[in-house]
Amino acid sequence: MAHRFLSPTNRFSARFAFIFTVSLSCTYLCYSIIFCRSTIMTNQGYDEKRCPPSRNAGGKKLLGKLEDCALLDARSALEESRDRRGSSDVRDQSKTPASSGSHSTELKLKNMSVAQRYGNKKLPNALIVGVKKGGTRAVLEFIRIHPDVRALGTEPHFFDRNYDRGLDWYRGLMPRTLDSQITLEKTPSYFVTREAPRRISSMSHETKLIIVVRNPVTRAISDYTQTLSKKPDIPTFEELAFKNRSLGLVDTSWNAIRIGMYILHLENWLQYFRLSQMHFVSGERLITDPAGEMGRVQDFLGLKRIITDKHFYFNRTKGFPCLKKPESSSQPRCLGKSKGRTHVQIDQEVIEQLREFYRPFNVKFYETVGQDFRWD
Ligand SMILES: Nc1ncnc2c1ncn2[C@@H]1O[C@H](COP(=O)(O)OS(=O)(=O)O)[C@@H](OP(=O)(O)O)[C@H]1O
Repeated sequence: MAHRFLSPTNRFSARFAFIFTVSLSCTYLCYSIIFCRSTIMTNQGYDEKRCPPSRNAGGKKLLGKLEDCALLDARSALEESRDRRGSSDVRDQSKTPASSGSHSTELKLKNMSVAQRYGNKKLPNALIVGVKKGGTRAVLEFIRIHPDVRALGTEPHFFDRNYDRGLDWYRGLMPRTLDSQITLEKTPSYFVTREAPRRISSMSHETKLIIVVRNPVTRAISDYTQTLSKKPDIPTFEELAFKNRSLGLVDTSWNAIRIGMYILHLENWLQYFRLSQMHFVSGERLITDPAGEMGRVQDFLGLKRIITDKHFYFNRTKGFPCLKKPESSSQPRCLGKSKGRTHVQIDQEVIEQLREFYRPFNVKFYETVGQDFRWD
């Protein structure tokens, strides 16, 4: 109606203004779509490059984090060292003796940054394969202060849960190392995984294996204590450990019991590896004499003995040996709260029954490895 009252000139102007507005809006819309899409695509490409999507997203708490992807590349050596210091849960520095080992710490930091710049990601030459609750974290944290060792901080579970991801994925998780350095990871469940020895030997026949063993009865209680802390409603230790307690019938299908039958698992490993490729760390001596045990670990790995008693102090609050603070930090380095916790109280009679049960397995184990761990 309105345009009937407009002059032809005005009508032309109004039409022109309308067409101009519409084309301007269209141009803006197209520009927004193209720009926005390219931004999203760029980000996706970048993320994919940095971090392949996890197949087990959500399922594997550790793999879902940093080490799941190649971000390890970007994680600086210094940050890694800071992370480890941050895992310390003991702050009573008054009981920490004067710092030592500063030379090796400096050397370590220097080697780490050189490795970060010039090193390559390599498949591990050594693995801490077990046993669960044996003291594997302590061995890893202690050995990684050696300047010629680079270790993956988390458990990749490659040879048990993630084997189908392939060796390239596995290699991608590793820290960069120089040719002279050893690459190491620890996953305690490998020791009881049937396929693990075959898979590891097919990666390399020369892989060095470290096995931290501990009195199987104490190990089982430690294992149970850990499970109970996560699932408070599980049956009692006694209920799970026996099929029939009065008959002394132990339930060997319970993992906490089965893991401690070391000789059975070791026989599987001996089908693929020579005994000389394995080193057994005593979980007990690791606590009473960490420097002695770590001395033997260094010998086994062909490393110069750099980690000595100067690197440790006994932290009375923790009740365990801890690493002395590095010069650059004011924090001592103890393992986290889940390491060295108070065990569930177990009836002495139950402990005796289990000791009896394990004795023949232990004896056979001592004979095979040529060491008496004195668990009986
Ligand atoms: N220095 C030091 N500090 C703290 N804890 C130490 C240390 N050395 C050995 N241990 C013992 O390590 C036990 C935990 O073993 P793992 O690290 O192999 O556990 S896990 O399988 O990785 O969960 C842990 O077991 P629990 O005492 O039962 O908690 C410790 O006894």
